[in-house]
Amino acid sequence: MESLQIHTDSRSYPVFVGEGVISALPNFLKTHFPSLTKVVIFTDGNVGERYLPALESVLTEFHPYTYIIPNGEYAKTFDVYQSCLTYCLEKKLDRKSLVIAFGGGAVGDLSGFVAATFMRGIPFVQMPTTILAHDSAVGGKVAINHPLGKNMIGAFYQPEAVFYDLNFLSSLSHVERRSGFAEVIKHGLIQDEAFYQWLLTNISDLTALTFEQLEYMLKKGIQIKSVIVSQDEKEKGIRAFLNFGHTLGHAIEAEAGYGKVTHGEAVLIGMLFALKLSNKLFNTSFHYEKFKTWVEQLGYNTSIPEGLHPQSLLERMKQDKKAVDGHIQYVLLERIGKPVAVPLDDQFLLTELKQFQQD
Ligand SMILES: NC(=O)c1ccc[n+]([C@@H]2O[C@H](COP(=O)([O-])OP(=O)(O)OC[C@H]3O[C@@H](n4cnc5c(N)ncnc54)[C@H](O)[C@@H]3O)[C@@H](O)[C@H]2O)c1
Ligand SMILES: O=C(O)C(=O)C[C@@H](O)[C@H](O)[C@H](O)COP(=O)(O)O
Ligand SMILES: [Zn+2]
Repeated sequence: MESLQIHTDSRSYPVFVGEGVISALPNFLKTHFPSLTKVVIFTDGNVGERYLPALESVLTEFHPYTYIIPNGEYAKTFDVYQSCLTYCLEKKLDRKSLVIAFGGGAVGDLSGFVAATFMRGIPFVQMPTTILAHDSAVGGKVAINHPLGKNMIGAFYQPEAVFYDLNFLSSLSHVERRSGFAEVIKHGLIQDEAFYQWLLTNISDLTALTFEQLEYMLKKGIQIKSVIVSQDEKEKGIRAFLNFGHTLGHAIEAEAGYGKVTHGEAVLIGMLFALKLSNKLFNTSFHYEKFKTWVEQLGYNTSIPEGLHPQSLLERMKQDKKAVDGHIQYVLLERIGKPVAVPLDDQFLLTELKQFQQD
């Protein structure tokens, strides 16, 4: 079966993308894990009720255990993390056992962190089920949230493989389609102008994506991400570009309360703000208004949610993982496909945030 290959310093692995790729999982496990002892599937209620029978039926010979975690962002907590570890201990998993993350990015981030830390690390496989997870399942960032900041407790821990079966994506709600598509836009903006223009021209209704469009954009996003991650697995430099839109996006998620605004929708607002700053600081030729009109047509909210205050958002942004000694590093675009990370002054950001809120 055809696959994309991800190469990082710590591991290289295949990403299988397409309809029905789930059927290749048993052979993969038998070939790569001949001494496999136990398999545990972590999934959430939304995914489990729809697709767990399909996954369990291809894995019957492995007699998998299944543990259901809360839906969405509510999974990325210390309590749920601990309960997963307890489950692994109760089921007597050992170092030759394997974790399967079956769901969206929240399931993947949590399960990957469980795998990274259980007995100091056991293998795991990503089985993404959202558009967004073309991003989260690749690259090895795994984490849970802390009340003081998004993804603050985590690791870089690569999966053994990614099985991205696009059959699972048909049940995604409109809001989840929007959330995922924001990261697709991000990949175009930071790395590939032609791809961005293709999106702008061809995508006007996220509920009417053809299978071909979906497959094309997800593979393209994964390829863009893999080029960056292969050069900078642990975010010493250029990987920060994948964080475009996230400094404000994460601040919005945390300030609103995790799970209240989806990750992608918060990042989309963050990208709008970053694009506005980019135009101001680099005098770029980026058509901001055209972009804003397009994303509004796609159904995105383009302003900071009501009740969130610039000063509180600024304090959150100062906690960003890219910040150095409390100084915010912002990912901006000199032009489409040419990102740059620049230190920005707190007062400047506060003024711009206030202005952005009034636009
Ligand atoms: N590790 C990374 O590199 C990375 C990259 C991007 C985002 N993330 C993280 O990913 C998370 C967001 O990802 P997400 O939106 O995929 O996560 P999610 O797991 O929260 O899924 C979103 C919602 O869709 C539901 N769902 C999932 N698959 C479905 C399906 N096929 N049909 C119907 N409903 C389905 C889920 O139950 C959930 O309610 C955030 O926590 C974000 O921080 C991580
Ligand atoms: O893979 C990366 O690197 C990214 O930044 C991808 C982001 O889309 C993703 O949301 C990531 O989890 C953010 O990372 P963080 O280090 O800012 O928590
Ligand atoms: Zn993201």
